[in-house]
Amino acid sequence: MFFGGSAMVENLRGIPWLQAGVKPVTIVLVTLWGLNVLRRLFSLVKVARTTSYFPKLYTPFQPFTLPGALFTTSSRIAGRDWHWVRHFRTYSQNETVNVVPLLFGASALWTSNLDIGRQILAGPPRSSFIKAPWSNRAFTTWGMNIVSAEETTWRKHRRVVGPAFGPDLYKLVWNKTLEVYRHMLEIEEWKDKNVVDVPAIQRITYKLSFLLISTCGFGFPSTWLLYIHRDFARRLTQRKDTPPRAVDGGMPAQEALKIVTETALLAMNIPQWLWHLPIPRLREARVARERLRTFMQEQVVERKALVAAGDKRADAFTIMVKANEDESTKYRLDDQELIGNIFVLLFAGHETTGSSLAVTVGYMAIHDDIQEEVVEQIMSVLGPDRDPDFSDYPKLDKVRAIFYEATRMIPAGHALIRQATEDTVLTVQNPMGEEGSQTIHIPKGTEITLDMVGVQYNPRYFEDPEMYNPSRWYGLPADSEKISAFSVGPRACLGRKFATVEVTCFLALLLRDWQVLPVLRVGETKDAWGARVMNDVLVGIALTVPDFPVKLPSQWYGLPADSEKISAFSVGPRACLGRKFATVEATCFLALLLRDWQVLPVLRAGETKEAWGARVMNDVLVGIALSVAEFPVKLVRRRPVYLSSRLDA
Ligand code: HEM
Repeated sequence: MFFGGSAMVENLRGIPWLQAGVKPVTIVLVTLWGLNVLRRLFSLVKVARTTSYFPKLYTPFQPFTLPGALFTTSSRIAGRDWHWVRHFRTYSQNETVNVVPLLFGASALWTSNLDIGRQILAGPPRSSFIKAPWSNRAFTTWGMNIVSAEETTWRKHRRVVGPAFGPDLYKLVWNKTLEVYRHMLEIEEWKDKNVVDVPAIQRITYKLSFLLISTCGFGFPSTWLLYIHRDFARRLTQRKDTPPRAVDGGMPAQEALKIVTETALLAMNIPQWLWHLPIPRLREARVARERLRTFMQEQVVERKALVAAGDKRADAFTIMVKANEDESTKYRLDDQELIGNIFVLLFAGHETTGSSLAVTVGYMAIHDDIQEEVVEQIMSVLGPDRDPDFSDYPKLDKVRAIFYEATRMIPAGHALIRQATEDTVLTVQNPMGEEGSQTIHIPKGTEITLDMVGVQYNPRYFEDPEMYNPSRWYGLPADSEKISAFSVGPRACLGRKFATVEVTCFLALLLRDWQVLPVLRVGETKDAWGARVMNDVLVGIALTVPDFPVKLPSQWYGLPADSEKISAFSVGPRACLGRKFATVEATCFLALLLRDWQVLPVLRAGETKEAWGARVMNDVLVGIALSVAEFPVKLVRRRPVYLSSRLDA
C-alpha cells in the first residue's frame, strides 16, 4: 500500500501542471469542480431529454436557492421576485411550469392551479407531500411547532394550539386593537391634529401587529410606547408609561421580543459562529435571544402554576398551556415545544399582518370611491363616535373585503413549497375552458411550489384579476375558502381570523377618523402613484411593498358643510333643518373663544386629563337632548392677546 503510494507520487511528478509549480491542492479542487460541472451537464441533458407534461422554463438558478435569492428578476435571470415580476407571462399558456436551473438548484414545478394546491397542501396521510425540509428549517429555531411539524406530530401540536384560536382570543384581539389605537393617537400626537403626515404607514401597521401578537399571543402587557424608534425611546425614558427595566437591571423581556422579531431573518440565515463576532447589533441580538429564552422558560413554569390555580386569561399562550395540561401524556407537548409554538405565531403573524394592513391602506389611498363606500358602512354600523364592539365585527363585511382584496393583490404568504415523499400522481385539470383532467406521475423527491401570486391572478378563479375590486368579497362568510391567500385545507392559516379581526377593528377606527390620501410627487397622478408604489414588491418572509408615506386628513376636516357624512343631525329629507343655524352660531362663537382663550379642564387633586375626560364627558344626561352634566373649565388668555390688542387699537 505504502509502496504503491510512493509509485503514484512518482507518476504524478510527471504531470505538466505540477512541473509548472501549480499546487496539488489546486489541482484537486479544479478536478472536483470539473467533475461537478460534468455531473451537472449530464443531469441537465437528462432533464432536457426527458419528456415532461409541463413546459420547461430554463433559468440560471432556482429562484429561492442562495444564488437565486441574491438576484432580482431580469430578462435572463429568474430571481427571488420572479413570481411577482413575471406573473402575467409565466402561466399565460400553462398553469404549471417545470423550472429547470442551468447552474444551481434542482428542477421544480411551480403552479398557479389551486386544485393542484389542494392535493399537495393537505399533508400526510391525505397526500404524499410534506413541506420541503429546507424551507421549514428556519422556523424550528425555538422548538418544534405547528408550522413545521408533519403527520402525527402536527396533529399533536394542532390539538394544543388549535383551542387557543377561539372566541375569547378574538374578543381580546378586538379590544386590544381598540386600546392600542387610542394609545397610538396620543403617543403619536395625532389626537389634536387636522392633518397627519405619516412618513411610512408600515411603521404604524408593523407596530400594531407586533403589539397584538405580543399582548394577545404572549400575554405581555405591551403598550404603543414599547415599539418605537430607539432615539425617540431615549427621549421618552422619563415618561411614566415607559416599559420598566427588568428587576435584575437587564433587558426587559418585551424589548428582547422586539429585537428578536426585528432580527428574525438574520437569525434564520447566519451560522452559529457569526453570533459571537464583536458587532454591536449582533451582540444585542444574541443578548435578546438569551434573555427571551430564559424568560420564556420561566413563563412556562409560571403559566402552568396560574392555570392550575384557575387563571382565566385569554391570550394564546395561557390557553395553549391549559389545553396542554388537559391532554393525556401521549399528546402533551414538552416545554420546548410550547415555546416553539409561541414563537412561530410571532413569525407567522407579525410581518404578514403588518404588511397586508399597510397594503390595504395603500389601496385606500388610490381608490377614493371604495374608501367612501367603506366609510359609509363604518358610519352606519358604528356612528360617528361610539367605540366599536366585537359584536360589530360581522356587520363590517366591506372593511373585511378591502383587506381580503389586498391580500389577494399582494399575498403575504407568497410561495408554499412542498416535496413528494414517495412516487405519486397528481390530477391536473385541463386548460381553462376544457373539461376533464390528466393523471400525471410525480417521482419521489419532486418539489412543487404553489405560487400564491399565480393563484391570486389566475383568471380561472378571478374575473379581471388585475383590478383591485373588494366587491368580489362582499357578503361572503368570513371563513369562506374562496379567500385562498391564507391557504386552503387542513394546513390553512390558523391565524386568519386573528389577523382579520385585528385589521377590521383598526381600519374601522382609522377610516372613520381619517381620510387616506397618497403623498404624490410633483405632477404625479393617483394612478401613477399606485403603479409606482404598489407594484414595487419586495420578497422576504412575506411579500410586501417598500415603506410609503400617506397623508391622513381628519374625516371631518375639509368636508363640505352640508356633507351627509355628518349624520348626527340625521340624514335624508327629514334631516335637521337647523343644522346650519347651529353650526354658524357654534363656529362663530368657538372661533372667537378659541382665538382668545386656551380651554383647560379643572382637575381634581391627582386627576389626569384622561381621567377628567372619562369622568366628565361620560356623565351623560338624558333629557330632550343628550348632554353632559355641567362642568367647570378654566380659560387662560392666549398670547398674543388678539382681542385686547384689536380693541386697544
Ligand atoms: C395577513 C395575514 C396572514 C396571512 C396572509 C397568512 C398566510 C398564511 C399562509 C399562506 C399559510 C400556509 C403556509 C404553508 O402552508 O406553507 C399560513 C399558515 C399559518 N399561519 Fe398565517 N397568515 C397570516 C396571519 C397569521 C397570524 C396573525 C397568525 C397567528 C397569530 C398566523 C398563524 C399561522 C399558523 C400557525 C400557520 C400554520 C398552520 C398549520 O400548518 O397547521 N398567521 N398563514
